Amino acid sequence: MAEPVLLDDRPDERHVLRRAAPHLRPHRRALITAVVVGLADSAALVAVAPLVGRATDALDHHDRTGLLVAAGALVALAVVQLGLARSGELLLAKAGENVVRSLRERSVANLASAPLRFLESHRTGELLRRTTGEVAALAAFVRMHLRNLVSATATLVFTLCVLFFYSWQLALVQLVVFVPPALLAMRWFQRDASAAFGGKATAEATVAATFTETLAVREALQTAGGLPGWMRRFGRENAVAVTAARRAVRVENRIDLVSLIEGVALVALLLFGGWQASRGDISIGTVVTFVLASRNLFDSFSDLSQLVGHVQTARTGLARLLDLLAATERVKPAAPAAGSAADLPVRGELRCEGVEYGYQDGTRVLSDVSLAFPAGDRVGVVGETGSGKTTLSKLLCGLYAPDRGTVTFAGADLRELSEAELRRRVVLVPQEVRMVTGTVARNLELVHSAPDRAAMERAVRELGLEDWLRDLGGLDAEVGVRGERLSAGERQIVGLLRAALADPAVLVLDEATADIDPVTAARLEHALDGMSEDRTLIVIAHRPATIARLPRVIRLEQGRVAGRMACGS
Ligand SMILES: Nc1ncnc2c1ncn2[C@@H]1O[C@H](COP(=O)(O)OP(=O)(O)OP(=O)(O)O)[C@@H](O)[C@H]1O
Repeated sequence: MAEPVLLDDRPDERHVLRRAAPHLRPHRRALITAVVVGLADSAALVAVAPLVGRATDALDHHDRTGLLVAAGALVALAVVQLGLARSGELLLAKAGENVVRSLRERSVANLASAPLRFLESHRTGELLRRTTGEVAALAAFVRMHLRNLVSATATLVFTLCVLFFYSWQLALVQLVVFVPPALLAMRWFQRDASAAFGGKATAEATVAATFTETLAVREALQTAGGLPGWMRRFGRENAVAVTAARRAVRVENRIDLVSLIEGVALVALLLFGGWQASRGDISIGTVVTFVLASRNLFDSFSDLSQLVGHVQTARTGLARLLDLLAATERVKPAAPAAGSAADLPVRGELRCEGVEYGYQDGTRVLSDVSLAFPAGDRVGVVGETGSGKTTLSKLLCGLYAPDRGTVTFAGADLRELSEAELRRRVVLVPQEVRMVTGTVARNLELVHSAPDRAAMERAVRELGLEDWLRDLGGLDAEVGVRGERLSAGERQIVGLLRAALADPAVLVLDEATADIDPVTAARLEHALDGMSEDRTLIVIAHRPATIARLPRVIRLEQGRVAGRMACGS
């Protein structure tokens, strides 16, 4: 069995920005402009403290001109800073939103084209959480915190430059009293942040996955009485999620210690600065500059410490999203060689040779299956439940790639055909036809040929389904949430219509096992006759009536071809 590529529960968070670089590159100009404007905004903010210091010294020395110049500069700075702050915020939000939008599009596109084996190896809720939850968390970070992150970092660096420029002794006192204890508090936070936030994200993903499955199997749970047991399981997972969330909050609270350290540092600054000023080593204005600049220092440090939690959440989300992108890139079918389908005939023989296949739990489902379906063949595949019929149908359509052996159409390996070429050759109508919420027409649009209404009406006529569609309410009839207003047989009729619109050389129909009323069954059979005039028809047959109508039948037993027989007309 080929090893399936799996998502990592706790993907590596190191160098996450470097790994995200290819996704940032297309937006680099906008990002750089936004960051430069953000830096100018911070520089303007930091310049306020020295200007107030200047004004204080001018006042102290009764220098009216100096006072007026400093006051004028302060007013000008306030106006410039207002403009910079607003445009910086807008530019950064716009650039960040564009990055998030392209990540969202990429992950959805990758998932949509991911092989079935990859999708089946993961719980739907987990994939949903990565493509919606993590992207939403990133978008929220960009909208609310990215600008603060840039401005707090820049303000911190610029303020340190100002402090050292004015008095390295005072700056040192400030740094020694404030920075080491504050860093220790931060370190304490960071030590457990990754595990706490990662644990929270994983627990939430599990709850989301189980919740999604609850909706999918609600009917079975209610009818079979499994609801209490299922709810107990959900309760356990929910409790784990709550514990993980509490732990994340406790870890986040550790950074509140920084406020206490700030107070101590300000007292130290006033005492030491006042002593130096009284000795005439520095001016009063310098002490004022320091007090104001220290506020900038503390504020930006506190902003950064508040942001650490959000940065960590965004980092975890980004790592999980990059893991999804990397995994889906790895399983992406290789692009077919140029011209590989150019010589491929429209009709041809579908053949599988020595095919083996197994799911990820290690069981071999198909062994050494070799079958040939010449163009125009009409054949049924029968076998007991679990004998591998559905698996074979997915292999014949290229939805699964065999672990060993080949499946070819007119001599071309299905793996080497593009999705569009493949769907023009082989189409599967599965046992359970998936539908989207909306109208019949909306559901028929889901084929590669992008059919218009005239094409849909033509297909309905060709399959003799006019009465059925009229009774339903026409192409604009609503089918309910994911098609729940239609019976399993009617959903298969929609599947057949889709297949007719795709116009494939080979149609593989996995007959619905759910009870189909005789009228719908007759409609399906009639429609099938309408479809299969000049194309190959392979039916995974469950109904005796269907088997009787087919000229030959292949029997599968425990994943092997156990017999071929001619029957029917
Ligand atoms: N997605 C999957 N993951 C793991 N095992 C699977 C998966 N799908 C099918 N199987 C297993 O593969 C085996 C063959 O299943 P398959 O659905 O192909 O049989 P089948 O002959 O079509 O059965 P039925 O007539 O009930 O539809 C079964 O043992 C089944 O449990």
